[in-house]
Amino acid sequence: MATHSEIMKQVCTHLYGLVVVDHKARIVFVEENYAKLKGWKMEDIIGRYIKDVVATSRLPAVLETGKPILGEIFYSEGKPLICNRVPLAKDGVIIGAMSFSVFEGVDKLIYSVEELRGELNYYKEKLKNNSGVKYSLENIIGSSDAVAALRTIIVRAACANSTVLIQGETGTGKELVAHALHQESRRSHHPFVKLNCAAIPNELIESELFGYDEGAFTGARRAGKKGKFEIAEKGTLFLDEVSQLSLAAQAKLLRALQEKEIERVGGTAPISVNIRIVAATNDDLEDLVKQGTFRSDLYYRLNVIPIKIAPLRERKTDIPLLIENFIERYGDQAGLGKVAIAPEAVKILMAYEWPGNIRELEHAIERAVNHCNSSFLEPIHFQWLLPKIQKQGKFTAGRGIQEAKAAIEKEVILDALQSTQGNKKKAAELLGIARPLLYQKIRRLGIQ
Ligand SMILES: Nc1ncnc2c1ncn2[C@@H]1O[C@H](COP(=O)(O)OP(=O)(O)OP(=O)(O)O)[C@@H](O)[C@H]1O
Repeated sequence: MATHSEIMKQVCTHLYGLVVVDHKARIVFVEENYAKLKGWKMEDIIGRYIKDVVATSRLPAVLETGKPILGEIFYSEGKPLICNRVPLAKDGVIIGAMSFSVFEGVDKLIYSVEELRGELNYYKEKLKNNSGVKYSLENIIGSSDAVAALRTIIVRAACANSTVLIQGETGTGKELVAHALHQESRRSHHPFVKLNCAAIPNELIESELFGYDEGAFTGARRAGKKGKFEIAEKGTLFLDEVSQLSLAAQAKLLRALQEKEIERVGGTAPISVNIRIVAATNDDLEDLVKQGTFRSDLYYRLNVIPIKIAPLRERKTDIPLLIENFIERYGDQAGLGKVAIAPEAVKILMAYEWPGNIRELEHAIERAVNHCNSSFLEPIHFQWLLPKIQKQGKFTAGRGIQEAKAAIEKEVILDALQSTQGNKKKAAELLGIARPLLYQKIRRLGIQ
């Protein structure tokens, strides 16, 4: 007959890294082979607070909540293992906790999970390509409370069917949010259709939105053409830069939203539509309503679920994670492999106010990656930001928000025009806005 301790030894060969703590998270037991592997001497660790020995241990969390943490996958010496932590209770009182891992069978399990994950990604990608969706919730990077709240509101809004109005400065990720919203919604396997209202001349907007019937006007296609409302059937219609619609187009859009049906240009019968509208703007729509350039009834129709995205300068804690992400993306694209960044360079990026928000940060990283000859970004790669950082105090001090915003916007546009030698088409591309919108801003801001 085997003794109790011989049996327990055999048990431990199937459980890797058995560690037991008491109710104060002090170590009371560590499996012998595991201690040897870690180079721990029993007399040094028994009685010590677990976090002083294993800084990342989650046993204190298990003691605190009384809930197990199961099924986390780790790799030890290249081999996958599943780690479990469970509370130990006596008469309903937590008296300790233990953690242990299992190696056996994990390879097989991981293989199947990886296989399934691969398949899932393949179908997700396919769906994205077919439906016009480019981004999903995972593409929204950021660790700030503002981004966490944004993710929550996207998921909540995705469950509803009401119209969403996304407001935020240029480059804050409004389009990204619209895509994620569609992707999270029940409409995700139907089309996501985008219309940039600033990019379409006023006289064409009606036929773009509602389509036209045969012979509607000279040059019209013989068989007529579906508008975006019809193309987006059962899916989402994303109206970007919605503030740029003329008053006449606003009236038509309002009618379509109220009636849930459209009429093609030159058409005779109304066509009922089932779509969800997500609109976005970087203007203050309430302001435009006050100025009389945006219909208040349309504003209320659109603003059923408002989503406001904070500018990057108000959530600077997101910057390091965004940098990491963009470095990886552009490092890969440039064939540089793993690119790193010096902490002093990160400091420069944290000091700037980013009036062009995440798009501007992304371009800054892309530019730096393409200009660096090694795989290490240093302050020198962001030196061109220093005069801008010095200037930014001058722009904001003693001004109202609108005035400061206009000054910053003017500066960004002037920069874009300078770096494209005055080429407005290229400047608009660089700024990520439609050309007509750039012309409009140039006029409004009095840029020569
Ligand atoms: N939270 C984020 N995480 C990662 N990338 C982001 C995030 N927000 C924005 N981006 C990136 O920044 C760029 C600009 O985003 P997007 O086009 O969605 O902004 P926008 O607010 O719609 O801008 P605009 O008003 O000028 O059209 C895109 O390349 C997008 O992928």
